[in-house]
Amino acid sequence: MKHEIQEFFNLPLEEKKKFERLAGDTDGYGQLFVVSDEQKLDWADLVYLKTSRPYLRMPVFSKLSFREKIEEYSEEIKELTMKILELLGKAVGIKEEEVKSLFEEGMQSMRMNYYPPCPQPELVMGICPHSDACGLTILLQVNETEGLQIRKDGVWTPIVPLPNAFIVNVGDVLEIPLTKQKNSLHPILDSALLSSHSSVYDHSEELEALKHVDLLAYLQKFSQMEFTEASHRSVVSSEKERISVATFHSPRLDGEFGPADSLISADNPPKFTKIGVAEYYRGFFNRELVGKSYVDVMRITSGDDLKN
Ligand SMILES: O=C(O)CCC(=O)C(=O)O
Ligand SMILES: [Fe+2]
Repeated sequence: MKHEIQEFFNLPLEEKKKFERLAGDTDGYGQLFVVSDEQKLDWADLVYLKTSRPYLRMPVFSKLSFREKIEEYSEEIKELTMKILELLGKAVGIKEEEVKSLFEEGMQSMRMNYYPPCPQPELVMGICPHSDACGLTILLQVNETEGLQIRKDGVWTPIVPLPNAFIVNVGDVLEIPLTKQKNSLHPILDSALLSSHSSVYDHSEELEALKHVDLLAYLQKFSQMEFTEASHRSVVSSEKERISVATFHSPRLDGEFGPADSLISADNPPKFTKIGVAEYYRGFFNRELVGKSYVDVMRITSGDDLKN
C-alpha cells in the first residue's frame, strides 16, 4: 500500500483532480478544514477516505485503483485498534463491553498526507497543531522523512520515524471517557511508540509481531503519566517529501459518548456532557483545525477548576 500511495501522490495534478473532494463533502483529494479565503493553508495535499463501516465509503473510494489494498490494511488496523482500546480500557477500569459497544461498530477513516518539500520550511506548517477527533489513531510513516512533532512538557518534540513501527495517538474521544477526578493522575496515553521489532517491512508482519508485545503492561505504565497536551503537528523539509497515513478509529455514529459509565461515581463526577457521535463530527468538520480540540465544547465548566 505504501508504494501505491506514493505513486498516487506522484501523479500529475490533472490525474489527482479526478479524485477531488466535492464541495460539502469530506472524502477525496484536496484540503480539509478550509473555512475562509483568508486562512493560511497547510503545506500538504491529502486524501481523506471513510474506510469502515463499508456502507460509509463514498464513491471516490471505489474509484481508487488500490482500494483492495486499503481494504485489507483497514481490516488489520481495525483489529489492532480494538485490541489496544480494550487493553487501554482495562488499564483504567472501563468494562470491556463498554469499550466494545462504543467502538466495535465504530467509524474508521484514513487521511493520507503528502508534504512536498518547501524551500522555506520555517514559513509553513505541514499540519497545524491539533489533536485528533477520534478515539485512537494509528499512524504509519510511509517514508523515512522526519516531520511529526508532539507537544511534550510545552516543547515541540520530534518523533523520529522507526522502521516497522506505528505511532499510536490518543484522540479526543478517549480523553472524555477516561478523564478522572482532579487529584488522581490523568490516565491518558501520551503519544506512544509501539515498535514491532520486525525486520521485514510488511504491515501484516508488523501486526503479527505487535500481538506479542505486552500492551497491557505498556499501557498501564503510560496511563500513570501526568498528561497535559495531546497536540501534535507536522513540519516540512526543505529537501525531501514526506508521506504519512493516519487511520482514525471513532465511536459508532449512532452512539453517544461522554465519560465512561464505569468510571463515574460520586467521587469522580462527570467533567463532560454526553453528545451524539454524529453531532460531534458535524461540529468538528465545520471548523478550522486549530489548537485544542472540539472537546472543549463539551466541557462542564461550572464548579471548581475541572482541568487537571
Ligand atoms: O503526518 C503526520 O505525521 C501527522 C498526521 C496527522 O496528525 C493527521 O493526519 O491527523
Ligand atoms: Fe493528527
